[in-house]
Amino acid sequence: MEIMKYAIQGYEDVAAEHLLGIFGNPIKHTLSPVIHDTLSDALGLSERYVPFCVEDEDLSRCVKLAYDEGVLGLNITVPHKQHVMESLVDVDIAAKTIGAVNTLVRVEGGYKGYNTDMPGLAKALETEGIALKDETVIMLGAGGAARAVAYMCVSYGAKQVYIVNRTYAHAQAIADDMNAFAGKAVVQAVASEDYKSIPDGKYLMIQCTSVGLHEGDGMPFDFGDVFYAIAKAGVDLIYNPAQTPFLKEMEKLGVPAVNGLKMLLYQGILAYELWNNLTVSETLTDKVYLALQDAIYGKKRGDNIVLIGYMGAGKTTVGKALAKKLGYEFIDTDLYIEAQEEMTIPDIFEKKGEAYFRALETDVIRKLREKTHCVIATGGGLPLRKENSDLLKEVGTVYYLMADADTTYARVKHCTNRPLLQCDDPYTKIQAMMKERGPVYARACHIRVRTDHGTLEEVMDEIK
Ligand SMILES: Nc1ncnc2c1ncn2[C@@H]1O[C@H](COP(=O)(O)OP(=O)(O)O)[C@@H](O)[C@H]1O
Ligand SMILES: O=C(O)C1=C[C@@H](OP(=O)(O)O)[C@@H](O)[C@H](O)C1
Ligand SMILES: [Mg+2]
Repeated sequence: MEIMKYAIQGYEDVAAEHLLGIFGNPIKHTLSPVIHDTLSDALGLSERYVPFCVEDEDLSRCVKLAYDEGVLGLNITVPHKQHVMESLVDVDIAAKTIGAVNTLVRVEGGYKGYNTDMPGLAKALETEGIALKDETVIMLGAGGAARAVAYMCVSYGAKQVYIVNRTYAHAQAIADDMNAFAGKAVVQAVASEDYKSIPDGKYLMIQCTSVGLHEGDGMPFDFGDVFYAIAKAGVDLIYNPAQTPFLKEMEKLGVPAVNGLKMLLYQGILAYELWNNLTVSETLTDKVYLALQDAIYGKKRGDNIVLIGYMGAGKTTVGKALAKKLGYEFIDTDLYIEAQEEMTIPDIFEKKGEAYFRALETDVIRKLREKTHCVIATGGGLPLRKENSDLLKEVGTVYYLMADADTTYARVKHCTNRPLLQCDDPYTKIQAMMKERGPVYARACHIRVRTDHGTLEEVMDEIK
């Protein structure tokens, strides 16, 4: 294939039934192959993703070549996101308004352009519990990515958006386009020297400049602590380093601080869904996210499999079966504690109290750091202590087994070995505890897996 002449070093000999890829320049450091090859491997699709280094003058020729040679889908990155539109048979309305295309999908006669950066960021924010509807937003910077961010704010119903930029005209150009699209004045450009004109309030702050990418970088604008303290949450489009000075400032303020890795993740997932006309599950999305984190920041955990989740989720049952299947040692922290104390869990709760039991759990998990090739089922309350959940993430890959309240109740209603559910109305207690613990489990895990649909075998397949 002639298009392979543009493949970067290391990818020249890639072979698969279908090719995916990315056009950009420079393109050597792209992480997109991690996203898409992880997806193809997990789904059993014969597809490979290739970075192509394409110069400006070759862009339209390469788009045509890729189409003629059957390339299934492409991402487009810097510096081609605008110009590529000239080489397409159609452009999605959102991409047109943003003025940038990052995804090409095969249609009759050529490629159609989409922008998945924008919904990717929106999805990333949603998973972090950050809503845009009726929100007041301050965007820092008006470069390439800022157009997609402004469009996202407007189309998800933000009340007011300020774009602060050194060059006022760039912010103004984005504001004009977005207000025309919205049919009202939602977006306002602010020259950086006029930052004090932004009214007092609490804002979602989105950092769209490249300041923070390099060592020694400071804050995007030198406005002082008082300015940044008006943030109620901070989002940085940068993901490497994981924590920019801007995000450090947000952490210091104690507000949610989100880097750009989930945006990278979801723009990729959405592109892959468009190319293959399928829906990527929550579990697989989590696996891709973990693969990305490992690729960028390095893998820092043991090779154990750790199962967490609410009572009755199946930690003990799935854990035992999985260990057998993989030839791993099985450890259940409840059984471990019962053996060590020579007492049952209900007896420990009754005679020594819950606090005593929780301290034992922390001791156990510390010891487990030495282990390898183990499947570890935890007791349902073990990850609730932050210290424990941090330790678990070192011990191995942490899977959060999830089942809804009805399934859980059906599974545990006749059991007498869970002291916390020996009450008059266990169903209501289950609902209340799940609501409280759910977000803790979600934060404590790497990968979410449902156990209320499908067989034990299917649940195990999801895990490895
Ligand atoms: N995937 C599953 N499908 C059907 N039943 C399950 C499944 N996982 C667990 N169970 C049943 O639910 C009950 C509680 O499971 P258990 O493994 O003790 O949960 P946990 O250790 O998370 O509290 C057991 O009776 C078990 O047989
Ligand atoms: O959720 C909890 O706080 C508990 C869960 C139980 O383990 P399972 O989740 O395996 O039932 C056991 O550790 C103890 O009864 C407390
Ligand atoms: Mg158990």
